[in-house]
Amino acid sequence: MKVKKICCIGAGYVGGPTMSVIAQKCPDITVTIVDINEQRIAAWNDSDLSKLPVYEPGLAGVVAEARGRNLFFSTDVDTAIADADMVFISVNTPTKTYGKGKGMAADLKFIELCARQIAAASKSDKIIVEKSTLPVRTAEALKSILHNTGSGVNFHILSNPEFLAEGTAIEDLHDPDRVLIGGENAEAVQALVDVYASWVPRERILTTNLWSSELSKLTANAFLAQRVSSINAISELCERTGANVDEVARAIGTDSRIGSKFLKASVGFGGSCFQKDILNLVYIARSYGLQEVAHYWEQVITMNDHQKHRFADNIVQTMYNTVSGKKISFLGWAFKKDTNDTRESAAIYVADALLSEEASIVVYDPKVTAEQVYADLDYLGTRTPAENRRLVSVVGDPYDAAERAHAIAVLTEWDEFKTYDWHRIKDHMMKPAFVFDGRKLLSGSKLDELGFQYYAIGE
Ligand SMILES: NC(=O)c1ccc[n+]([C@@H]2O[C@H](COP(=O)([O-])OP(=O)(O)OC[C@H]3O[C@@H](n4cnc5c(N)ncnc54)[C@H](O)[C@@H]3O)[C@@H](O)[C@H]2O)c1
Ligand SMILES: O=c1ccn([C@@H]2O[C@H](COP(=O)(O)OP(=O)(O)O[C@H]3O[C@H](CO)[C@@H](O)[C@H](O)[C@H]3O)[C@@H](O)[C@H]2O)c(=O)[nH]1
Repeated sequence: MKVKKICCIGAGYVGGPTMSVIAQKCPDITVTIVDINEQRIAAWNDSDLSKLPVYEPGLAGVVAEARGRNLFFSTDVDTAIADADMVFISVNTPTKTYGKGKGMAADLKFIELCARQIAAASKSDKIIVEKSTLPVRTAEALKSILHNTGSGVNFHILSNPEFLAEGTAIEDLHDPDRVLIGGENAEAVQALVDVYASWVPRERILTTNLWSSELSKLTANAFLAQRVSSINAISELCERTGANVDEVARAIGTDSRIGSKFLKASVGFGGSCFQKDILNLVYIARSYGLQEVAHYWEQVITMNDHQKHRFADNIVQTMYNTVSGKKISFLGWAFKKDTNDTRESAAIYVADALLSEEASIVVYDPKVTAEQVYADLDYLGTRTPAENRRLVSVVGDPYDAAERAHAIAVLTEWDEFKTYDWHRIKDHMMKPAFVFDGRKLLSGSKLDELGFQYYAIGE
C-alpha cells in the first residue's frame, strides 16, 4: 500500500516540524496538519515566516519549500481525517492535574478525543499512527474505540514515537539516529517504513511490536534524563571537593561504554518531556506493583528538583543571605538554547524561589516573549499576576537587564551570551558584581579577571 494523503492531528512542536519534513522529503504525499487552535494554524499559515508558532533553526526554510505545494495547515479536522489514508496523532499528553494519577499519569483525554473524532469522520480504511508519547498499551484503548464504531471501516494502529530534541528538530528529523515503528499489521508497518525510507537509510528504520515501541519512548527519555541527574549529583560533590564537573564528565565520557553526550551539568533539566515521561513511567511501574522500579526512576526527578532549588539557595547564601530588594538579572528563560519553548524550564522554578525571597527579577531571552514569562509564573499560582508583574520585568536588551543589577544568573545556554561585552556589563552592575552560571557557559577565568564574583555549577 502506498500512502498518498497524510493527516496529522496536532500542529505543535512535534506535529509541525515532523510533518513539514515528511512533506519536504515526500513531494508526492499530500500532508495536512490540523489543530483546533485557530491562532496556531493562522500562525503556521502566516506569510511572514518569522511568525511561525514554533522557533526551530531551519524550520522556516522547510515550511517555505513545502507549504502550499503538498503541505497544508487547517482547522478543518474532519475533512482532513476523511481524506487521509494515514492519520498521525500528535496531540499533547501532559501530566494529569486531576483525579486518579494526578501529578503522575499521562492525561490521555486529548488522545481519546482524537480517536473518537477519527472514528466518527472516517469513511474509508486508515492507518492510525501514534506520534504522541504514550503509556505502554495505549494502542489497546485506541483499538477498542476505533473498532467499535460499527461503520465497517478498518483501522490499523502503529506506534511511531518521535525522538527529536527541540532546538535541533530539523537536523534530528533529516538525519535521525533511528526511526521506530511498532505494529501488528505487516502491510501497515511497511507503508510507514516506505514514507521514512524516502530519506532515512533503511537500516535505521527499526520495527518492533506495538508495546516495545510505546515503552521504548518512555525508556529513552528516562535514560537521557537519568544521565543529566547523575552528572548533576556529581556536580554538587565537585563543589565540595575541588573537583571540576566538566573535567569529570570528560574523563568518564571518553570511556566508550559511557559515551560523552548528555553529561553537561546544569541548573536542572527542563522541557515538556523528561519530567512528564518519567512521572508516567513511575506511575505505570507502580500500577503493576513494581515499587522498586518506580522508586528507582523517581530519584531522577528528586535529584532534578534538588538541583534547581540548590541553585537558587546558593544565590541567596552567596549574596550575604538576602536577596530582598535586590535586582537579579536572568539571562535566558527557555528550557534550552535555540527554542522559544519554556515548558518546565528551570528558570521558572529558580525565579519562583528568588521571588519568595523578595528579589526583583529582570529577564532577557532572545526568543521568549514577556507574555510567556508572565504566563509561566502565573501558572505556578505562588503569587498574584499583579505581584508577578510588579516584581518581574522582561527586557529586549541584555545590557538593559544588567543595568544596576546585583547579580546575573545564566539559566539558558544561548550562544550569544558568550559574545557579550562583559566589561561593559560589569561597569553598569552594582558591586560586588555576581554571576551565577547555571550552564557553565561563560569563561570563569575571564570573568574573574574582569572582577566578577563568578560561581558555576560543579566548580
Ligand atoms: N516537544 C517535543 O520535543 C516532543 C518530542 C517528542 C515527543 N513529544 C510528544 O509529542 C506530543 C505532542 O507534543 P508537542 O510538544 O507537539 O505538544 P504541543 O502542545 O506543542 O502541541 C499539541 C497540539 O495538539 C493540539 N490538539 C490537542 N487536542 C486536539 C484535538 N482533539 N484536535 C486537534 N488538535 C488538538 C493542541 O491544540 C496543540 O496545538 C506529546 O505527547 C509529547 O510528549 C514531544
Ligand atoms: O547534558 C545535558 C543535556 C541536556 N540537559 C537539559 O535537559 C533538558 C532536555 O534537553 P534535550 O533532551 O536536549 O531537549 P528535549 O527537546 O527535551 O528532548 C528530549 O525530549 C524529547 C521529547 O520526548 C525527545 O524526543 C528527545 O529525544 C529528548 O532528548 C534541557 O533542559 C537541557 O538543557 C542538560 O542539562 N544536560
